[in-house]
Amino acid sequence: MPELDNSPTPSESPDSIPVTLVAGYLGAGKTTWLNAHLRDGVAPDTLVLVNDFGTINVDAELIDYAGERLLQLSSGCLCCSLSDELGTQLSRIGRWPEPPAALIIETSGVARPQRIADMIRVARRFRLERIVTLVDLASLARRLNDSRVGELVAGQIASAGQLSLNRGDELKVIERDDLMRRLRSLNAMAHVEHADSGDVRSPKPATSRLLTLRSATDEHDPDWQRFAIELPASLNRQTLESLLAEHTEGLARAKGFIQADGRYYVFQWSGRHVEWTPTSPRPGASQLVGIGFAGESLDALIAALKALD
Ligand SMILES: Nc1nc2c(ncn2[C@@H]2O[C@H](COP(=O)(O)OP(=O)(O)OP(=O)(O)O)[C@@H](O)[C@H]2O)c(=O)[nH]1
Repeated sequence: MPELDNSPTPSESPDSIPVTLVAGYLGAGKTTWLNAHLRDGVAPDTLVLVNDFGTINVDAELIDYAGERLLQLSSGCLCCSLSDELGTQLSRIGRWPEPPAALIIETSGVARPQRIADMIRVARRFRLERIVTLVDLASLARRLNDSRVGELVAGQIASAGQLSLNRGDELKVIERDDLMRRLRSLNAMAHVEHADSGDVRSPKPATSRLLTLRSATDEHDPDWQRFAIELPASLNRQTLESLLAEHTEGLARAKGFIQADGRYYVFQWSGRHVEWTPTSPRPGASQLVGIGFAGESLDALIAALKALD
């Protein structure tokens, strides 16, 4: 079991910039939660940093918080690759003549919040205020039982000072109760809120004790592979959905700005959930970005997507 460490960070000082980390597995609802949180109101001059897995940062475009107060981390985080860029960004932001009042970081769904928390602990001028981990209850059992990502998802949950749960309404009461027990066994201390896409409320300020974990003995990251593919404007929605449904084994998440059936959409695919949200026309070709597990199944999907015409 990892050790709990609640000691104050070395960089903590009264005027340090509080940081909120928004974590959770791919498609768990981080961007949706963040938008609701921003809509509810945050301190003026709050800076939002977004790290998405793809080469186009879909999340950054979907966040209702435009302008200079939104920064994208462009490395397309594959866990450790985030560290360098985040460290550089933090020291830059810390040197701004007018630093932000607060910082919110939306991590990518494959990130380990604890690694990012460790970076913040040693960054000058910043202090980690809380880690909010989003949990999609409807897919949680599958994720935890998946040998490729179970440990990653469990770690994201264990790191949280606050767990924001959604899609519980898709489960039977008995399933939900069982999941709540599993969550509590992973993290007995976190403040828990039940959110829903239509009713996501901002959490209470960090009343919960912030837990941090030390010692990452058995962390192992899956062999992630990302892709970005241009799709033809003649695309049919059903064609894309069927294609993805045939290759769920290797695919973890896909999303993009897509023209299909003569209209423009924000497309979201996260396992069993598919969403087409109409949007205004965008210049350029349709772009689908995805991430999955390197191997035959993902290769076959990528080949099939490239063959679409
Ligand atoms: N039913 C339901 N759907 C949700 C909820 N929150 C998010 N979704 C949907 O789940 C999908 C993924 O949501 P996002 O907020 O983009 O998830 P994310 O964690 O930011 O995804 P990545 O950054 O790509 O890992 C979208 O289709 C959302 O509309 C919720 O509370 N309830």
